[in-house]
Amino acid sequence: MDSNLLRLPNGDGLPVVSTNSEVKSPFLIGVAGGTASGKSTVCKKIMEQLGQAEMEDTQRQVVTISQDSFYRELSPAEKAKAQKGLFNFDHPDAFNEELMYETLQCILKGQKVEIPSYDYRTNSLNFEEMLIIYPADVVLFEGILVFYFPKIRDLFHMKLFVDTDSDTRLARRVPRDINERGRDLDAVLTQYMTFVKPAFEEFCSPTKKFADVIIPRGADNTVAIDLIVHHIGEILAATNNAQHNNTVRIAASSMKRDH
Ligand SMILES: Nc1ncnc2c1ncn2[C@@H]1O[C@H](COP(=O)(O)OP(=O)(O)O)[C@@H](O)[C@H]1O
Ligand SMILES: Nc1ccn([C@@H]2O[C@H](COP(=O)(O)O)[C@@H](O)[C@H]2O)c(=O)n1
Repeated sequence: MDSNLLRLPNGDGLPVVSTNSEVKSPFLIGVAGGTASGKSTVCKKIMEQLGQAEMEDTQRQVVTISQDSFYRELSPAEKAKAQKGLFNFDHPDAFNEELMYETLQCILKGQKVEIPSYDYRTNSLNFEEMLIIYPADVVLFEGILVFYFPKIRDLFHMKLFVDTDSDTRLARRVPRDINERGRDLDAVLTQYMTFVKPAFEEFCSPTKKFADVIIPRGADNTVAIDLIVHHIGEILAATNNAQHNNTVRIAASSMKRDH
């Protein structure tokens, strides 16, 4: 493990945080929206347009984190239900709210965190493939219920809601779940009608009112994405200027000391 990393004593999988003294408190952006609305695609486009996608992880000024890394671990009985498509992954109780909050707090303190990836085929967190989130200037946190929990909602500096109509979302979810998440058609449709659609209406859709910017049609909405990219670009420019001025000040004061 990286010598800069410190595992917090917790027993409940709190994030691994860095003790690095270089502090970078990021601008935190929440990206909510229904399943398959295009949250990940919008975040990917933003990263690409800002020239961040092709950069090394350690060099990125903008990073994206998925709420999926904060699904809570299931008991054996819940796992058995999940395998039959009978577990509700769209209910707020499916998430580890406390861990999500603690992790975002660490990120806002400019600390490096390690979070597990998520394996949809086994319905579980994958601690074998940890994602290292390096300190960045802008952090995008995307997921169906990122605006649901008030404590977490209050951490965001900007809130985006990806608003794609439900027919389009279902039409995208079905092939994605079959091709990428190892599901069969019957299971996808049953899960959608039993859990996904009702939970969207009860828990996700009402959080649209908290958004600062609503993005109709998701990633197809190039005008909205350009505006958001422009805004983030300004934040990055201001951060770069502040860092440059700080460096100049430190250099000037050390020159003074040397004379
Ligand atoms: N504008 C779009 N046009 C066509 N397909 C899209 C578009 N946006 C997303 N998709 C596809 O729909 C699926 C869900 O998109 P994704 O961005 O993963 O949604 P979310 O993160 O909201 O679940 C993916 O297979 C993705 O490639
Ligand atoms: N084991 C799981 C965990 C989650 N889901 C579904 O994923 C959806 C959220 O992810 P999106 O990329 O679509 O935003 C959510 O609607 C869950 O139903 C799952 O099927 N299995």
